[in-house]
Amino acid sequence: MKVFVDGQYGTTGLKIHERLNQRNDVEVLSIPEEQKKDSEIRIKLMNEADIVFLCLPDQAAREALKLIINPNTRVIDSSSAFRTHDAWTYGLPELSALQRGKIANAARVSVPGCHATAFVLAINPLVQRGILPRDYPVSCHSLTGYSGGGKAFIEQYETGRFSDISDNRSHPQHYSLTLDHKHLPEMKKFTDLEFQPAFLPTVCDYYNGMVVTVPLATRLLINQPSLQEIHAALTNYYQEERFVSVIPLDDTKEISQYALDPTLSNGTNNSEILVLGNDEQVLVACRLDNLGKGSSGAAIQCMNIMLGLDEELGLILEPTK
Ligand SMILES: NC(=O)C1=CN([C@@H]2O[C@H](COP(=O)(O)OP(=O)(O)OC[C@H]3O[C@@H](n4cnc5c(N)ncnc54)[C@H](OP(=O)(O)O)[C@@H]3O)[C@@H](O)[C@H]2O)C=CC1
Ligand SMILES: CC(=O)N[C@@H](CCC(=O)OP(=O)(O)O)C(=O)O
Repeated sequence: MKVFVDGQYGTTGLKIHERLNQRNDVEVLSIPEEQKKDSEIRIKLMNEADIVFLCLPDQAAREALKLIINPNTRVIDSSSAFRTHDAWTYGLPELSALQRGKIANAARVSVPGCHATAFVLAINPLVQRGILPRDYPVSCHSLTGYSGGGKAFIEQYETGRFSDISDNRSHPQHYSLTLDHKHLPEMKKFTDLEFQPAFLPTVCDYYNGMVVTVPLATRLLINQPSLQEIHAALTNYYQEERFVSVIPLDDTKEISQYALDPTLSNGTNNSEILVLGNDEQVLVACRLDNLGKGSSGAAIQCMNIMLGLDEELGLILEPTK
């Protein structure tokens, strides 16, 4: 089984390589760094591979796709170019059993965005189980490390040039303040919500790790469920999943009194869902590693499913920082 990562020297590409290099069931085709944009070599490697990972900016991913002419080459794209495209399969197997089957048979799989992964995992079961009305005015917040912005953004952030104040990198900063973040279309489509959520991300001075939170007023939910009922519905939905766990309510008591650390899933492909708050206002939270389940981990998980392998293969890594 031959695999090629186009964009192997970028943030996501490097992580995918790191994960693939742990295993001996795939042959990883590599391109020298100085030739990473050489189309001739890329065409050769892409068409020789059984699986191509595209870890490129959106436009470069669209162009790379045109270079693949081998009908047997299957593609896993980590960009946001095709996530809501009908000809592509959304790479979130935990959406439903049907979705896992679609990924297994797909020739083109789009890896979900990191914020979108956490949001969809937290909210989709509540819509599917008839708890959250499809027309609910959902709002959502995300606290994220700065590696999610890719190489250029990481450099800007680490050199203090992210905003117009030069020495402010230790302060959390809201962004996407026009409220039109590029993950919104997939957040709406894969939760079956009628409207896009109001989504505000905040980037902080740490490398990786993310927690997405969605507050819900229980009096506006169908049949006014208690916090325990919401927790039970999520626990039941994910009971067979290896990479999504719903934290038992007893274990969230300390967090509720203190604080929610966004880095505790780092180095894993896990998503942890927490149900916090009280019977009137519930906060559904999802914590993941933006470099794990938010990108490279999800990409490898999809590859494993597409190849009919154990989903966990190559998915355990040491924390990054
Ligand atoms: N970082 C993250 O947490 C996540 C990223 N993603 C998505 O994954 C994709 C990759 O992101 P990320 O790894 O962060 O990005 P980076 O900017 O870190 O890496 C992209 C890599 O692709 C190279 N590249 C750019 N254009 C071309 C081209 N035309 N041909 C070949 N190589 C090219 C870049 O080289 P050079 O720098 O020299 O231009 C760089 O090495 C993006 O679409 C991003 O949105 C998705 C989820 C999370
Ligand atoms: C800190 C930061 O900027 N994070 C990125 C998340 C990147 C991601 O999930 O991936 P895609 O770019 O592939 O959608 C952002 O919010 O746009």
